[in-house]
Amino acid sequence: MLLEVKNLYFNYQTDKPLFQNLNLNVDEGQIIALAGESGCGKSTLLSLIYGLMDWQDGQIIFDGEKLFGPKANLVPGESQMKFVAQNYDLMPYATVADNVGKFISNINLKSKKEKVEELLDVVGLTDYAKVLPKNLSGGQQQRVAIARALAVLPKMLLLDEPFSNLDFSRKFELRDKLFNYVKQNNLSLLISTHNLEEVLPWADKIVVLQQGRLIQNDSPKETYENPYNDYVAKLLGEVNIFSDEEKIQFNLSKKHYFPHQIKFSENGVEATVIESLFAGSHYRNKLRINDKSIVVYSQNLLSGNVFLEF
Ligand SMILES: Nc1ncnc2c1ncn2[C@@H]1O[C@H](COP(=O)(O)OP(=O)(O)OP(=O)(O)O)[C@@H](O)[C@H]1O
Repeated sequence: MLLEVKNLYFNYQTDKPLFQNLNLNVDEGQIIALAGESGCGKSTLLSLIYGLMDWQDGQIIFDGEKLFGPKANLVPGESQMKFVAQNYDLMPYATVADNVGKFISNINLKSKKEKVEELLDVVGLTDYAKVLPKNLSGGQQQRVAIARALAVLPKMLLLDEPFSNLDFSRKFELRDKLFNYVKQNNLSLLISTHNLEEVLPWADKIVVLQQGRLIQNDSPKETYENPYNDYVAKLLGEVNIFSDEEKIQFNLSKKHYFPHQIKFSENGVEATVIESLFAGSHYRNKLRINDKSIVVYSQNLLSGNVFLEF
């Protein structure tokens, strides 16, 4: 076990604890997605693990050693851990390449240069090596900070919403390269996100926080097949949620159906097509069954009435 968070208790305000008895384990080489909506406590948990704030009770154990937070550490942050927070904390008067190389030793300058080049490729910034951070977009600065954190091959990397400022095409490229780099180098990664679709293919475990409470800790497949509640289901993308009465009415085996999980059949439940819109890889259809509105994906444009199988 590389990281153990045991019975963690933390509050910003004395009357309202954010975390009570929070437990979390991360194994060596594991990628853990820390998911939840804005304000659930993701950034706070990462900051506590990195040692930027003191907690009131419980233990954080990293690599077999108990951590004590800033009250015991002169320089916050563990040397074997790197944290990329939402403020990227770059050196403003140093180039992108110098920022990325900040933590790499100068003993072998040739290997340092090669490492910086490799990391700039991982984050797609090869052409920006000589640029100053102030001339970069928010998303580009975020990528410099990620490359800098990877430079020293920490045992554990903490990333706070690392894709939040990236456009769609960049996101795909960076995700692929970043997760491959992490796996190849056997790093442990705790990555926060409010959109699980972004990390699902790579995560070993998904840990969901709701108002500071850890409500689910399962594999991506298990989480997708059995979301603990509506909140978890919604973090996984567009979803149809059925009440207990609707479950009985439509003879359903579960409460949550993602749009692609509802199939068309000759003799299922009858539904009326309200709209059918081209969405690239599929058509996104809004259908109505009695008073219930649902979303179902199809390969063809739909109209009139259809029959559904759940
Ligand atoms: N310095 C602070 N003082 C008091 N309350 C705070 C402070 N920082 C955060 N909080 C509160 O703690 C809760 C958790 O905040 P946190 O930033 O950890 O959430 P988050 O899940 O990371 O959200 P986001 O995705 O928006 O960054 C929120 O209710 C927030 O208002």
